[in-house]
Amino acid sequence: MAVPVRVADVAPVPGEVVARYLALPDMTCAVADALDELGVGAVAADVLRAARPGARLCGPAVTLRYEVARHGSPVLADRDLYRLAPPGAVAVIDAGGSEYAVVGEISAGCARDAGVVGVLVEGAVRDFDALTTADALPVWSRARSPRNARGRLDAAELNGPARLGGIAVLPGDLVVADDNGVAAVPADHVTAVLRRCETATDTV
Ligand SMILES: O=C([O-])CC(=O)C(=O)O
Ligand SMILES: [Mg+2]
Repeated sequence: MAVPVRVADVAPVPGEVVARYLALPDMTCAVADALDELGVGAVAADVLRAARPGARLCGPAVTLRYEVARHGSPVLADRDLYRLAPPGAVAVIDAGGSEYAVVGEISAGCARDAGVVGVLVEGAVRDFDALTTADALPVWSRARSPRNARGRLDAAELNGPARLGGIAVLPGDLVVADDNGVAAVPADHVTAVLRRCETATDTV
């Protein structure tokens, strides 16, 4: 059965804007302060951890939400998600905190091949050795697990609302992540948040 797709298109964010976000010192802290000032967006503390500490990520979100399988033919849809992603997108996979790994070495490789710049998982990943190599695609997750999700989780929706580290992420939100945490900037506030970050006088 086809997985419902809520929003067909997530627009790419100009590379110059992404580069300016990534150049911010303590990026997610600066973004969190700007979101507070503007009263928009959402920030998650470090409940999601980077497989490779020191990794930094910025890009528009494409989303996939899983539910616990309730019928005989559940499907995984990480590859479908990557196919929906514009170049430079961040894949947000909401597995509801499940202990079953929804991303591993092969999935991360498919993401990279599709032009995805990083994967954030509300749940578990596996193949940790491969995910921690210096050239690996940046991946964040709540947990690690050797057990795969096949037959256990079922794709419920592509590019609908997702939960990530306790916050809501919408497709098209600009997602930033580093060792401090994760923040979601609404698409229509990407420029205003960046401007505030670059002109903030307080040290973060
Ligand atoms: O096979 C799976 O379900 C996940 C995995 O290990 C991979 O993507 O390499
Ligand atoms: Mg694997």
